[in-house]
Amino acid sequence: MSPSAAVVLASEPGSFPHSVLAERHPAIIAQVREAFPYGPEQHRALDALLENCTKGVIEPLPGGAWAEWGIGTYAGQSWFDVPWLWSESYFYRRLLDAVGYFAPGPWQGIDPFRPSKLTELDSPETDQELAALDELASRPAEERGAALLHGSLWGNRADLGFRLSDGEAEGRDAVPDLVADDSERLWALLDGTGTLCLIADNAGRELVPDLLLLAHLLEHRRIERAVLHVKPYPYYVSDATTADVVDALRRLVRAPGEAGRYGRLLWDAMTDGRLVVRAHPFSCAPLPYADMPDDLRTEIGRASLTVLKGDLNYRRLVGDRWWPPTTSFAEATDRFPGPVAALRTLKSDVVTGLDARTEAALVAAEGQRWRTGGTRALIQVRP
Ligand SMILES: O=P(O)(O)OC[C@@]1(O)O[C@H](CO)[C@@H](O)[C@@H]1O
Repeated sequence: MSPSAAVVLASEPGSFPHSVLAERHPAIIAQVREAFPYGPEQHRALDALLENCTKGVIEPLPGGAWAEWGIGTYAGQSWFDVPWLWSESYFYRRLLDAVGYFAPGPWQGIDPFRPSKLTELDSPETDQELAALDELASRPAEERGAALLHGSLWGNRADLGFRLSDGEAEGRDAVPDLVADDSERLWALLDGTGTLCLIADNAGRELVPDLLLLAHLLEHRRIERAVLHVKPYPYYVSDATTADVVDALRRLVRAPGEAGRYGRLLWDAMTDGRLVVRAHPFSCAPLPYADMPDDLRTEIGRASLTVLKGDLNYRRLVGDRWWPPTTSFAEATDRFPGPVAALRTLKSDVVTGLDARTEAALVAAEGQRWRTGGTRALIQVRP
C-alpha cells in the first residue's frame, strides 16, 4: 500500500510526540547523569545535548550508517519538525555519544541504562512472575502456551522509558480485553516447522516472558528454531541488547523450579543453535521496516513467522503515520517480508486494524487516551 496518511511529527505542543521530545528526553538525560559518576567531559556533553535537543537543530553525525538513514536530509532542521520516529532514534545515538559509549576509552560500551534495567530484573515482581510458572506447570500445554503468550504481550508494559514520562502508568490497571485479537491465527502459524523470528523490545520484565514463550514453543516443537533480534546498542532506555539477554538467562537458570528448568532449556538451545541472538544495525535505525536493507529482508523473509514486540516496533512495522485506526493491518504491513505478528500494548497514537465498532467504543469510553495510556493491548497477525 502506498502510504497516504501523514507522518507523525512532534511539532504540535500538547501532543504526545511533542511531550516525548520536550519532557521525556530531558528526563532521560537527568537519569543518565545520575546513573554513573561520569566526569566533567561527559557532563558538559550532556548539557550541550539537553540544550540542542530542546532548542537546537539536528547536527551532522560523522560517517557511518546515519548517512544512509537521512542525516543529510534532516541536519539543520529543528528536532520537532522532522519525523518523530527519526528524531527519537537520533536522540539515543547522540546520548550514547555524549557519555562516550562509542569512543575508545574507559566508558566505551558502558550501557548508561544498565543500572535501571538490573534493578528491574532483580525486583520482587520478577520473583513473583517466575514463581507463578510453578502453578502453570500442571496445566495442559495449550493453556500454558496461551498464558505465556499473554505474559509476553503484557510484559510490554515493562517499558522504563514510558514510566519515566508517565509516572502513573505502572499503577494503572490493564484492560484484559484486547482491542484486536488474532491469537488463533498466530497459533495456526506455529505449526512446528521453520524458524520464528522474535524482534524483541524491552529487557527485564518483558524479555523474560519473551524468552519463556520461546522456551515453550521450542519444547513443544511448535517451532524448530528461533532467532531473537535485539538492539546492537542501548536504545529507548530499556530496549534489550545481547548483554540483557545474558542477564535474563542467568537470572532464569539461577531460579528455582520451572523458571530454572526453562532457563536451562534456553541455555541448551543457544548452545546447540536452536536459539540464535542477532543484533542487526537496522534494529536501531530511525526508519520503518519497509526500508530494511536487503540482507535483513532476505533473512526475515525465510522465517515462518516474525513476531514484533512492543510499541516502537509497531510504529516501525506499519509506518509512523496518522492512519485511520480502521486501516487494514494486512495492507499497512504489506511491505514486510513474510508472515508477521504484532504483540503490543498501546503507548503511542499509531494504530491500524481496528474494527469501527471497537474504535467507537474506545473513543466513547476514553476519548483518545486509549491510544497512549499503556492499558490497552493487541495481537495482530498478517499470515
Ligand atoms: O516500544 P515500547 O517499549 O513498547 O514503547 C516505546 C515508547 O515508550 O517509546 C515511544 C515514545 O518515546 C513510544 O513508541 C512508546 O511510548
